[in-house]
Amino acid sequence: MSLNNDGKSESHKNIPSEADACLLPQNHKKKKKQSHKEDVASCKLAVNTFENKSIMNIAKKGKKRKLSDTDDKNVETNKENNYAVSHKIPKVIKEVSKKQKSKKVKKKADTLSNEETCNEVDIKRDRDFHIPKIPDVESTECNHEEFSTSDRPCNENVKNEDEYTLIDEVKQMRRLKIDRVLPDWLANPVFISMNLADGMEVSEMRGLRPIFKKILKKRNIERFFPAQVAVIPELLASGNTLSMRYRPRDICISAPTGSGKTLAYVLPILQALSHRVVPQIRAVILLPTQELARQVHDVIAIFTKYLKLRVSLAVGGRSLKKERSTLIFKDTQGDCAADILVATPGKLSDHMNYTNKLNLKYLRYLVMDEADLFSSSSGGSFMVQVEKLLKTIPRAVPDNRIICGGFQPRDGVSMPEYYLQKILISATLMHDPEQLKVFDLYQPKLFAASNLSEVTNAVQTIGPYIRPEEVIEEYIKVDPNQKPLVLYHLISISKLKRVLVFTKSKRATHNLSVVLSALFEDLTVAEFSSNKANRRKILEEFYKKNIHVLVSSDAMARGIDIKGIQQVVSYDVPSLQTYVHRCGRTGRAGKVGYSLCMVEATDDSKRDFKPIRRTCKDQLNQIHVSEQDLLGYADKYQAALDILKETIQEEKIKSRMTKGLKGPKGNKLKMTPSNRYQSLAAITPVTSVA
Ligand SMILES: Nc1ncnc2c1ncn2[C@@H]1O[C@H](COP(=O)(O)OP(=O)(O)OP(=O)(O)O)[C@@H](O)[C@H]1O
Repeated sequence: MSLNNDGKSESHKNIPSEADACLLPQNHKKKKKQSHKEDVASCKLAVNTFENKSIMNIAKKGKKRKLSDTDDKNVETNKENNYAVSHKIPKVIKEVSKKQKSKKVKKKADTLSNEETCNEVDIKRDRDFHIPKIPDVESTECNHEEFSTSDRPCNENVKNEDEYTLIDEVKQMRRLKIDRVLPDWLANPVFISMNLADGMEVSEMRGLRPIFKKILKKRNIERFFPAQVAVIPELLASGNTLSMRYRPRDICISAPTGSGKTLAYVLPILQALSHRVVPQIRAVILLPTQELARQVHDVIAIFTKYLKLRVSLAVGGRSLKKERSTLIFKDTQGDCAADILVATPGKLSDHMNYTNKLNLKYLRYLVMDEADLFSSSSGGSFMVQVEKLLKTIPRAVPDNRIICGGFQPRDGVSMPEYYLQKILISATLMHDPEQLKVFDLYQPKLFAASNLSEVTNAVQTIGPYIRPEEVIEEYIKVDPNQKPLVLYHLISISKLKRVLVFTKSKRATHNLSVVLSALFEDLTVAEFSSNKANRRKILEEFYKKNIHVLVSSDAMARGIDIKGIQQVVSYDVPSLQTYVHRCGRTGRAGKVGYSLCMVEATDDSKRDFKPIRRTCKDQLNQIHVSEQDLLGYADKYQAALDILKETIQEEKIKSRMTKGLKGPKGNKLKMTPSNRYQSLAAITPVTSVA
């Protein structure tokens, strides 16, 4: 479309004004007789020539007067504005076309006077038409609510349809690909090497107190891993007393499983807090599960033994009262007894609500390990809660007595009021700014692991989740009916004695552990039970190598650090994110490990496996087990399945007994000696845990 000098469309020159159309019944009648093609064309024009309210009002009032010069100008301007809008509204064009064809409207147009038609159609349009919202409309001057189809152009001279072919243009616009644009901090992370050998001698780490180096040496840690080499100096610098006058930047760490992320944040936090005089909770470390929180608590406790710091644990399964006693001194007026609180989100929430004297005024570090879980639906709402709460807590002005020693703020040196630093960590840290919004990060800095030789594009690098190179990944396609047997066969022939098997549910975990217990004669099989009290015991036995095959739901998929797990089995295909964490339970800290994913020959399983295959294709190999390999186990397998059947029946009886002694048909059972015996038998655990 060509534009004249005034920037106005030339093709509009011949279009009569809306008011003209309304005032000239002859024109309107002629137009009704036009062919369908012309009708559609004029409908397009109608959208282009939508008028403003002032014009409609003229029509409504029926004042048969010629438009003044000013009105002409208004019409022209509106034509332009509406033209710009019509580029973006194919739906409106279609609806208008439909309506124009509608007999109802035509009838009304016939019977009513021209003046009435304008009013009637206008009202009807207002009622019937839903004008879609258009986010990217360029013309802001145009009010969509003013759209009406009553302003159909009546000029027969307008025949050049090509100039108004708008729908195709809109379609083309939709097909345009939108390039992902990340905020600068996400697009340009500090890259960390994937190769754990690229680290640095512990003794060479500048700024780290000798006491930490000594403890590390005692624990046989001679070299720092690359993630630690990158993150420790950054956190040491922001924890430095001289940095206190600036609010520190928030830190995000995205590095593979088993790459030493825990020590990367624990060491600098402990060092920054180690000069304190008065205890106050200055670091809260959040973890998604009890076991993980205990594990991090134990790591911190190794160091606090040698420092004057105190660390408390707040997780499910412990009474609030007991935990309170570790947070607040009893015999004082609510003086804080801890410097660091390691907690699960639920328990922290409980303490925030019910432990009156819990004081987070001095909170300096908020660490969220496995941070991607905190941004998901439930975790996300928890973060919103935490953010709200943190904002309501009156912040204490940094006090060198409490925070650290050595630095005396001089007169005139302004201190930041809000000096909380957030640290987000995960092997599968999200890189979606929308998801990260919930954390309300302040000038964040991202540390992301990648294969440095292949870094070409930051978006590509931090997009797919990175897995340790030491994990050898395999998958196998299996018949669902033979899955336990295939697993038994593979573990038997490999002679592995430290295997962690993941299933998708508690029920599947239980059933599989029953079958594998029946199949293995020389290995001990156990399940990471849904009974939380039992879990600790089972984990300890697995640590001590008294359990050889541990079957678990995804409760153990994240963060759990058990040395020497030889193989991880994904008995059910998980999501890509969970797969990365499951694999990460083996091949930790540079050790070699195996991961096996069992893919059922069903559509669901194959579909779930697609993203894993796509992302891990260069590391993933297929293995096969032939039918003949399994023939020898037929009787054994049948016996194991029978045991499972019996076990399930026994458990049903047991649950009925405990629920109200009901028989198989729902009738109440009398507590006869045989019933009592059955219920007792059902209570006896089926799996043997050494
Ligand atoms: N510099 C080091 N040298 C040797 N071993 C180390 C070093 N740093 C950490 N480790 C050990 O590596 C193991 C894994 O560390 P850590 O649990 O911190 O990994 P992670 O990156 O947090 O893994 P995940 O993502 O699974 O939670 C631990 O047993 C830890 O003691």
